Amino acid sequence: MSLPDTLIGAPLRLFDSLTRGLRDFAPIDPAMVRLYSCGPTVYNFAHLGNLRAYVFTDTLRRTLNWKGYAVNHVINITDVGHLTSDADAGADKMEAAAASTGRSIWDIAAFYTTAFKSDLSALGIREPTVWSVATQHVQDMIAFARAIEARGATYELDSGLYFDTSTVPDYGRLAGARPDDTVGRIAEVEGKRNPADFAVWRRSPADEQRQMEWLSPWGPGAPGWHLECSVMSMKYLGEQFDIHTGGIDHREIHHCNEIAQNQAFTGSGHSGANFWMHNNFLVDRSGKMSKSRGGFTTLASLVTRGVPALAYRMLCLTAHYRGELEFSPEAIAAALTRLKRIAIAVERLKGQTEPAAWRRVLAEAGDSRGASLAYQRGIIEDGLSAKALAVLTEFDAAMANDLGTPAALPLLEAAIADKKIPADERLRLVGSMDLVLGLDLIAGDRRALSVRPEGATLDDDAVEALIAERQAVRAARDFAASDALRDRLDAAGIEIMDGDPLRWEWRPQLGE
Ligand SMILES: Nc1ncnc2c1ncn2[C@@H]1O[C@H](COP(=O)(O)OP(=O)(O)OP(=O)(O)O)[C@@H](O)[C@H]1O
Ligand SMILES: [Zn+2]
Repeated sequence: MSLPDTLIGAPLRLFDSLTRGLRDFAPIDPAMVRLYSCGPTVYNFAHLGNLRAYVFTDTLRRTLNWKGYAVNHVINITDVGHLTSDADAGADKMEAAAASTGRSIWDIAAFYTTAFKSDLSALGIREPTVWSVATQHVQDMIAFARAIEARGATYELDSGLYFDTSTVPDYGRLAGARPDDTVGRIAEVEGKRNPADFAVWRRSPADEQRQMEWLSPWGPGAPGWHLECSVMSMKYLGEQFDIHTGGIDHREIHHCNEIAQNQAFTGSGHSGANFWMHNNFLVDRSGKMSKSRGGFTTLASLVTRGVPALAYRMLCLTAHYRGELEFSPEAIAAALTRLKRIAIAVERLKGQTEPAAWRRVLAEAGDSRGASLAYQRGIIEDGLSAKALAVLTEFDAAMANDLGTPAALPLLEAAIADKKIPADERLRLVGSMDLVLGLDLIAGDRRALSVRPEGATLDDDAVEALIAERQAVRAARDFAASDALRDRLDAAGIEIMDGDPLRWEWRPQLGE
């Protein structure tokens, strides 16, 4: 048996927002890729747009693992500091949520953190190595802020400690901004030296106590949002790590500010990360999906309409992460159909082969939390013919090309359908590719893709009874009665699939 311990394959090329181009990826420490992803602000449920950011990060992480790299992945939980406006104005999103619901911030944070983690799990997104919670790192943030203050990178105003963006080289390079560019910035805070200067520490107003505040050399208050990510990325991953990810909105301000702080802290021109990667937006007809805009679509709202979570993962994979992706009922329905077709074909392959030991590897791979998957891949791919291996080579090249999931999916579909490759080998190919795609194609079953919409009027037993009745009248050649039953089932949102082992399934209720 061949058990490779390194499996790099096609050189991985990733788009770096700082240089605005594709670059070959090479880890700083070959033994461990260090990856930081800006996490959710836990004041509400994540919307599908937020979740796109984590499907992207997970695809990156899985691709790195698939190629043989071990990954130390940190995702933060922002439970303090993120304001309703990027221009350092407005309330803390957490404080505002607490004020409008009458619940404590801590309750809100705990509730939405749990909801977020369960969304990730439903989407097959692997847990990071470390979840770093902002409020658990405030002392680290104060120490960091003191250090950059000592280096002369900050100044104090009544409202707190501010970062002087003129003290670092190339401020705003990530955003592609010119030095005098003040796009998106309004000097709403009186006394700022430069419009782009931002709060490192927000002092509580004298007449107001915030629910979340800490003592600091600049008075009681709370850390700025940008400070969190500089501090937690550095704490867990070092002053220079491999990849920092976030949504494209972070490219303009949040990440520029993180970079400025990192440069002030280390005294070097280095941004902190070797690659800055950003996913583009999920949009709907009226623009960027956002919590702030209201009326947003959550993963749970899809599931209650009868759409399994993995259909949304599939939708994300159909688009390149750097392109906008439009969410619509038609688009999610098409993604679900595509996923079902694949699952049906995989089910057939499973029926043609003996359950083999390699399948266990897939379950265990999910638990290996960032460890290299080279060993597991060796087991799954053991004994593959040259033709099957050629498919993997192509798949690897598609993914190595800046995570080309839209090109990789048709390779999966073609491999499943390729009768020249024996069924067992095709199933192994699916297993290997699914380490990257995360669609739960081997352990999961096609039945799991049929979800009862909350608005359904029948339960499973009632459906089974009607179907049995229909079979009985058909056997008696009473086709009129059979058609009437079929119409009744159809009106109740059930699709009958004569000749399909599943026999029937729920139709998603995606009407507006
Ligand atoms: N419509 C979207 N499409 C893709 N990614 C998004 C979208 N909206 C936010 N993100 C990303 O989701 C991640 C989590 O963001 P966070 O929880 O802080 O959301 P937020 O900024 O409060 O949301 P909103 O902008 O909806 O108010 C970030 O990486 C952010 O860039
Ligand atoms: Zn961040």
